Amino acid sequence: QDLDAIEGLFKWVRDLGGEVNAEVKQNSNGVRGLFATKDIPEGQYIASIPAAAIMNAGSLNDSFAVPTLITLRELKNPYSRFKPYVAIWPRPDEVINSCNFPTEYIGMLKMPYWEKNVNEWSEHIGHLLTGDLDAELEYTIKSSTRYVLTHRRRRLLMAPIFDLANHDRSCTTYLTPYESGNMLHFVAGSDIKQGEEVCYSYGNMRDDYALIHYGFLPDLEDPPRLALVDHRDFKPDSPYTHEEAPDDVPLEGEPEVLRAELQRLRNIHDELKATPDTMPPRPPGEDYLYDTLKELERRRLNALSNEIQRLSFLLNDRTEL
Ligand SMILES: C[S@@+](CC[C@H](N)C(=O)[O-])C[C@H]1O[C@@H](n2cnc3c(N)ncnc32)[C@H](O)[C@@H]1O
Repeated sequence: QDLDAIEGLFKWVRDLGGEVNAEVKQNSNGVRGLFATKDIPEGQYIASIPAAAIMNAGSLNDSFAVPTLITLRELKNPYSRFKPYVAIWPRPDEVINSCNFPTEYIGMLKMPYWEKNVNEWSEHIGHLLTGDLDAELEYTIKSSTRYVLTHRRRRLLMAPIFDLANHDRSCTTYLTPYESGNMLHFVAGSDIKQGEEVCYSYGNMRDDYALIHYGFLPDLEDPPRLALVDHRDFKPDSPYTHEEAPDDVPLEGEPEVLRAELQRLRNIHDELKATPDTMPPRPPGEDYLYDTLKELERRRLNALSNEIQRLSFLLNDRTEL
């Protein structure tokens, strides 16, 4: 991810009347991110982004093709007035999500729900490119890695500077509504110290969701969290929202309820263990996506074992895994 073009972006935003109290560096995980250049007390602005620097990529009521084509147009047009912004976007091979997930890795997901999702995206994007998109097959874009959604006007916006903040689930920074006025303010939800990384919570994401939608695994949590697809409240047939995401409250209840959940988790665990890799092994550190998929599998198994043990203990059932 390019650091050289950042200076041009910051100058452009400031020339348009914006204010930025942050700089861009690589964080300790080697990921490009935003860092405070001064102490920013709670409620104060990390950045104020002028409307002229924000790309309106269309409405959620439009076809999914609209935001894709608008952003592509700005990316490809040598005269785009968004050039300084477009210059810092990741290159196609620098970010992975369901839209460009390489087909040879799909089987390594070992989760039929996400495999189907990725296959559908690939088909969808293919139809968009060849011009024979089936209007019945629409999707709402929730999966892009840089959009922010405004609620009242239902616009997909691309806001520079703000979109350099990396995800942290517990992060309290927030955006002002941007319903009136000329600025989108990015605000500290609690005191931020000079030099600290400025984060933003992309939502209550679990590992599998974060990988598919943003291409990374969030920081490991303790106790480990089940993958979204493994959670008892996951509903594959209804659209997912962060607001109604399965919660982290440990299951309690009558022994029959716990026993049924224990059996359900054991089945998933055993099936996952028995599912072979669909690719030959690769040495660690050589292939980001391969390593990340194997790490996701390890995390899934670990979270499943952890919950199986907790339930077994409650039921006084010490069957070893
Ligand atoms: C809105 S951008 C954030 C800025 C991005 N790092 C950049 O340099 O353009 C979202 C992308 O940043 C990366 N990212 C965000 N949060 C991350 C995290 N906690 N760990 C690793 N990568 C992260 C992922 O590639 C994700 O798709």
